[in-house]
Amino acid sequence: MTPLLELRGLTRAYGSLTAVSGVDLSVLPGERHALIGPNGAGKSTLFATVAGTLPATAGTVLFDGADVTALPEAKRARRGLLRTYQHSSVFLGCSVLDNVALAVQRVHRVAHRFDRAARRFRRTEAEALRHLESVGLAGRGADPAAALSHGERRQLEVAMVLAAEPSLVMFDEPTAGMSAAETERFAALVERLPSELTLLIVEHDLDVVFRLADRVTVLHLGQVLASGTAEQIRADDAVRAAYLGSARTDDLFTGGTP
Ligand SMILES: Nc1ncnc2c1ncn2[C@@H]1O[C@H](COP(=O)(O)OP(=O)(O)OP(=O)(O)O)[C@@H](O)[C@H]1O
Repeated sequence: MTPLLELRGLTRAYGSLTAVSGVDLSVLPGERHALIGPNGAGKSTLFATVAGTLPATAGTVLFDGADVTALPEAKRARRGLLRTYQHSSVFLGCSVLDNVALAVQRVHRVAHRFDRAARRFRRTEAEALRHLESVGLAGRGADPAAALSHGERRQLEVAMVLAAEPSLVMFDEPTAGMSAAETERFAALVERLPSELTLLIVEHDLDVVFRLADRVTVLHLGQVLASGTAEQIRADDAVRAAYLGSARTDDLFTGGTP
């Protein structure tokens, strides 16, 4: 199967510091791929370089068979490669439904151009509602986005991303700052996403990683230390060693169970 995303020798330096160095990585269509590694490993830098938020210093990003290395983030997004941000991109002054409707409109600006205004409005609203339903916020459409809890805002962001009809969604630490209950709800939501949607997730919560990911890539000092299934990664001595020094080292790979 041809990978949807392929990185070849991807490198990103900040001056004399090479934060990401020669990374090769493939993500197949429909795969749920997690990117983990100790603090400072280069996850955020790699993530931003793949999304086009940061330009690469060297190497290639291939998306859906095309070289997108030179494309800015917005152009990659138009091709179906979308990222989320750790800091919410929700318009707090708008209703929950309007936030998703705006995201729908952005995509269908061209497709719905010749519709009458009323029909366009109905179609946009129906689509926005469908996305809200798929993230478990169907009943909250009329509420102001500001009334949502932190976890619900992240659910709303997913609806907004789905509205853009992506083929690859990159989640940047999606459960950061969430309570245990919010994390559980979010993980269940990700599990329910359409199976053809490809996901690349940077995540610190390894319980979430091992629950959601088909494959896990471990970064260490800007390079790929290991890549494989959750079981392979859990059993990898080099990966354990890379996490040494972390206070949670023992429970990192056991899901917290003794
Ligand atoms: N804007 C920047 N300018 C200079 N150095 C940077 C910049 N951003 C990150 N770095 C450095 O690049 C390296 C990789 O950082 P990065 O944030 O990508 O790692 P990370 O794995 O995401 O870490 P964390 O899990 O702590 O967020 C670190 O040494 C960091 O100090």
